[in-house]
Amino acid sequence: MEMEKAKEIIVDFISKKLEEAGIPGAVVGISGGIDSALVAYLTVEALGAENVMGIHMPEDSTPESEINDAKEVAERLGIDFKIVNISDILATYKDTMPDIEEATAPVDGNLKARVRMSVLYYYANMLGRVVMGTGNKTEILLGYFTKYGDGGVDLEPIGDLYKTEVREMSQMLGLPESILNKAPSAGLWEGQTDEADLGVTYENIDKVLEPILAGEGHERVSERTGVPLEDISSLLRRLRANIHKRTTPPIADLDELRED
Ligand SMILES: Nc1ncnc2c1ncn2[C@@H]1O[C@H](COP(=O)(O)OP(=O)(O)OC[C@H]2O[C@@H]([n+]3cccc(C(=O)O)c3)[C@H](O)[C@@H]2O)[C@@H](O)[C@H]1O
Ligand SMILES: Nc1ncnc2c1ncn2[C@@H]1O[C@H](COP(=O)(O)OP(=O)(O)OP(=O)(O)O)[C@@H](O)[C@H]1O
Ligand SMILES: [Mg+2]
Repeated sequence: MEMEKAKEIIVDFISKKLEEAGIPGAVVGISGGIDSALVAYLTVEALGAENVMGIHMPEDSTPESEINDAKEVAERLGIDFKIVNISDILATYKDTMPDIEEATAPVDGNLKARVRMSVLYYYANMLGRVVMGTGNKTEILLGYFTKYGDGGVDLEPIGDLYKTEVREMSQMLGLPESILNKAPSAGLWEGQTDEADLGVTYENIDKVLEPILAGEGHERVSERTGVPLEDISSLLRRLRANIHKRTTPPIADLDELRED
């Protein structure tokens, strides 16, 4: 993909969508990871630094290195930056809900993502701004995000870039080395990495998703790319199981009861 051109299209998309909405500014959750760093860069280019706010939302257990990486993005871009520690909010949720069992890490993890979404919308409401999404094409296709958590956003500017292309564009823009080189992680529990969760590397995922969506047979894709057939099958299971995350909630249709 011609990355300079792709960048121009995305920057233009952000400016146009906000202009159409009559909204001048945006808030971005900046985690210290590459997707949100790239979105922050592109949003600043589209709207100007004075119209972008970065919000980092660590827990007590978040490594200092993540906070520093998030801060560095904001400093380099010259944007307003807030840190909102969500540990007490999470604890209050859990103390308040009756009859909750010992939840698994993914259940608590999804709550974290939804609390972060609520904080971003609080600032967006207060400031009259939109919430920028940071989902990439690979995550969106596989449903590897929390529904109404990090998936609860107003625009998805990098939603047509595969994860490997996110890296390419981020390198082109000169994002901080520590961000370029770290393993992608949702950061929902200690030691979590995307590639361990998904069971396949992003390089392999991105090699197979496009030809499969274009209709090439699974076996042929597997032979051509060297990605094992069982990995392809597991990705397709994810893709199918998560279609509900890419559509609006279905509405029960009562048309037959209405008179003309
Ligand atoms: N067929 C269907 N039609 C309509 N709705 C359906 C449904 N199946 C499930 N649902 C609903 O969806 C819920 C499950 O979806 P959801 O709550 O999203 O939860 P789920 O997909 O189980 O988990 C989210 C996944 O995304 C990963 N994640 C989360 C956040 C950030 C990142 C990251 O990369 O940064 C990654 C996380 O590690 C986990 O693997 C169900 O509880 C149910 O409410
Ligand atoms: N600690 C955090 N503070 C602020 N926002 C966060 C935090 N954790 C997650 N988010 C938001 O949720 C989004 C989804 O997380 P995700 O891990 O997919 O992206 P990333 O961290 O930017 O990049 P990577 O996937 O490489 O880790 C982030 O891009 C960010 O907008
Ligand atoms: Mg991350």
